[in-house]
Amino acid sequence: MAEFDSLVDSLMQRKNAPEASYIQDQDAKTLKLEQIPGRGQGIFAARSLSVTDPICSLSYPTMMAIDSDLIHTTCYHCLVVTATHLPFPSYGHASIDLKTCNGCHFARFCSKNCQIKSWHAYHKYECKIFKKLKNNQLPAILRAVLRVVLLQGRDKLPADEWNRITSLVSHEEILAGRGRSNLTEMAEGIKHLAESSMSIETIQRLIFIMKSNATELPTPVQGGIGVMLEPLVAKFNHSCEPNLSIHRPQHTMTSGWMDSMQLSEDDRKTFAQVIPLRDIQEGEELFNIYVAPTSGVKARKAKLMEDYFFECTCPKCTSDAEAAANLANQQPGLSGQFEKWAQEVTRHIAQIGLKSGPFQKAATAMDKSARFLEYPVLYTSGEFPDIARTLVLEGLKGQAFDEALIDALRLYFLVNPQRFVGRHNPTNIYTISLTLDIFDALLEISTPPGITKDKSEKWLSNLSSRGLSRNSLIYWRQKICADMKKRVEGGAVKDLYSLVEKREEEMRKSTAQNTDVEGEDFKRVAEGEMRDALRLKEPRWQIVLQDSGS
Ligand SMILES: C[S@@+](CC[C@H](N)C(=O)[O-])C[C@H]1O[C@@H](n2cnc3c(N)ncnc32)[C@H](O)[C@@H]1O
Repeated sequence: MAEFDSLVDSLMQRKNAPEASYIQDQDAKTLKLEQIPGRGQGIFAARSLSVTDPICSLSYPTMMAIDSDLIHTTCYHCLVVTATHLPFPSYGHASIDLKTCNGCHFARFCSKNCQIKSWHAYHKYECKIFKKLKNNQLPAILRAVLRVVLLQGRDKLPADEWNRITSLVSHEEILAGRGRSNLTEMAEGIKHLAESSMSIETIQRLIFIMKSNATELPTPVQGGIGVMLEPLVAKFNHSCEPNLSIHRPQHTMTSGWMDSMQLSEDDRKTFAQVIPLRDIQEGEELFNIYVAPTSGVKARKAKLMEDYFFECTCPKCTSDAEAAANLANQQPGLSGQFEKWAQEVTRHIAQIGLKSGPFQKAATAMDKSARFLEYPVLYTSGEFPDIARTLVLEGLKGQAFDEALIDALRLYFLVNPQRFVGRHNPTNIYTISLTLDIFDALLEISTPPGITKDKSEKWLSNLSSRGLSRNSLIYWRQKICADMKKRVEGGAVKDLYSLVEKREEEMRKSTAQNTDVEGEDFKRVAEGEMRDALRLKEPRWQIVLQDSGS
């Protein structure tokens, strides 16, 4: 029966399928799709592209889903984020009260309008399934597939959209060659839940397509909140040194933005933008990155082979592998020591949440990383960035803003300039924005709820025992804010400009303006204090200053 269904599906597809078109008419002068030996198809620049202008806009994706653990804090339709793991109000709209769907008790909406729109567009088909599943909801990737199966079964998916999705690379010859897998069971589960006449093979193929082409569902400020399959984005090949990034503009943080009368028609249609990370010449291929840019070359290669079935030969992989081999020759025992250190911190981190002690132990162990900081190959690979980021977030959750600041600065000065290519990379911009929030809480420029004067005084005194005085914090806050401004002014993420202006205004209004942090002598003191707080030796610090444009 399944075979028959499959045959019918494929005949239907062939009958209905004109050549899938991935580039919209309005982008035809900017982008072109070409075949590349050994890489399948890829997207190229049809004209030269400036780093200051978005490459193209993307509309709301059909195939997407919010991560299960973020469903409670995200509007199911407009994806406005109402609360985050970060204590800063600017990262979420804490004032928005999400209403739970009365049918499934799973989806939540910021407004009646979002609920009605979602209901008519797709939720009426999913709602009873989610209701049945109660506390056993499907993971995001399968919910995205379920939505497409439901829409296609009811003729609600435009033929060209179905065609674009199903013409994507699926690697089914490799995946299906592995025999009956849990993916087959998942496909059977979806068929059953959706009461669909679609064949198991087609549903399984949709899962393969999702696995080979989905990207993170981004938010404007805090990383991914789920998965999405955007057909144009799926056509970008991978490089560990990408020249583009997918950016969700700030306006998509507004509740109900797709209907908002306050926004222009273009903004209402723009869900995300593809932005260049540098100037791109006509004829250059456009590359996205499929793996965490912070992972080391070995881990990147392994993941690309495991999930995407290709051997990465990009220039970054070659130069990283060379640098790792050189370091291993010069300092044979170093990477072993580094791994031991990483395991120790990770062990403490894993226990955070159970008690408060492990955070302190993890933070103390993190300080021992100072001995590796002379060797960027070590600290920009693998665990270090993830450990530092976890400590920033755990520090904020546990109100240890002094620790959080030191780790945010490690990311800002050490990891990001090496790993997040392009001065205009949104990840750098968001790290800066988070770092400035921490500065502001410490300096009482704008404090998150629950932060009292005695707490900030205690953090300031902890920081000063590390060598960082209040005046130095003010100096660095000014410098980092100016850096953010340069990045925003000179790049395509222009919509954040008003946020930078707001920060400058807050700074002007705060006590900071009365503090004299100008002059060469002061600069020297502040730089020395930061070097000591991060425990860097002078030559490394000089490189850091150069890299961060100080
Ligand atoms: C998201 S798709 C990218 C578009 C794809 N090339 C196509 O023809 O539709 C991912 C697949 O493209 C291929 N690919 C992407 N980047 C590659 C690279 N740098 N080298 C070799 N193959 C690559 C791999 O087969 C990978 O699984």
